[in-house]
Amino acid sequence: MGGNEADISAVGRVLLLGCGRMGGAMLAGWLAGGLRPGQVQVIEPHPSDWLGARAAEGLALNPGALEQPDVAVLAVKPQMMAEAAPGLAAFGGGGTLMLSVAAGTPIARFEAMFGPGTPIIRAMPNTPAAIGRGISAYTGNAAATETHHATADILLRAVGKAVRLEGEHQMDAVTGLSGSGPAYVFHLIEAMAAAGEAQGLAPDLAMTLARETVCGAGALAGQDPAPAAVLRENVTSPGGTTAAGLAVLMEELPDLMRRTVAAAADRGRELARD
Ligand SMILES: NC(=O)C1=CN([C@@H]2O[C@H](COP(=O)(O)OP(=O)(O)OC[C@H]3O[C@@H](n4cnc5c(N)ncnc54)[C@H](O)[C@@H]3O)[C@@H](O)[C@H]2O)C=CC1
Ligand SMILES: O=C(O)[C@@H]1CCC=N1
Repeated sequence: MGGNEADISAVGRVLLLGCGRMGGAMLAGWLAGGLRPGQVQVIEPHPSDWLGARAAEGLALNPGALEQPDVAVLAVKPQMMAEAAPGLAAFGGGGTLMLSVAAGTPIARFEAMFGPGTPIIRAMPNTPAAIGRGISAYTGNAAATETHHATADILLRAVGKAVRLEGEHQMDAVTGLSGSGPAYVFHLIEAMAAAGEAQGLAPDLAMTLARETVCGAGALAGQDPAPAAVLRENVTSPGGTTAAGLAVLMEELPDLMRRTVAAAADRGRELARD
């Protein structure tokens, strides 16, 4: 986990299928980390201006003929995967590592598309990858060697931290927790701002206070190795205001969060059956 020391250009030729929010965030991290534009092919039907500028620097954008990549990163929506991924079928069978970031698309589905001998790694990143602060979890099939796992690790760590899972059975829980998790935190900001407004603060002031509180607390949690419970206790004076607030929150939040993550994980399992 952590660290960006590895030479990313050593991963070889990379093909990115789908350069939207997640694919674009990863590509930006790879290029910033030292992957050369000339190493990258991108298939994207609606390229952004930013992607067009990278093409002017030597990246191959929607090339007429694809060259076999060392790694193909599959970053289209799960619902698009069955239509988009078979276009890479010629690269199945062993020479190309298939690295999917799609929620709810099982490794077995890629093995059916690309052949069982194809090295496939399934990963779940999250959107803080856009600022190099993502956390990704990944796991591979039997054909994925340690070298393939190391390649995936380098690409994922270019946009944050990465952890290797024990197996694919953990992936839906990961998706429900860290894949979808940033949205829960953004909603927390919204809910805190609304609560501040309910106490009479102007909307702009309430939003500034809520947003900076979440940013500051997140940064503190990232830098201070103390357990989250200790950081919480550091805010909580006996008989004080925080204790009064937490008495309400801690009554409701654990079960609410358990149901939230379970609903997201269940949706991942549903997508796997679609
Ligand atoms: N947004 C998030 O927070 C996360 C998303 N993911 C996964 O990343 C994948 C992409 O999600 P987003 O980037 O959010 O979606 P997005 O909609 O921003 O990006 C998908 C991109 O695929 C392109 N596309 C559509 N059809 C295509 C085709 N046939 N060939 C090539 N490209 C095609 C679209 O034009 C679009 O730019 C999904 O599978 C999702 O489950 C994983 C973790 C977090
Ligand atoms: O909402 C989704 O399905 C994707 C996967 C995790 C975050 N966004």
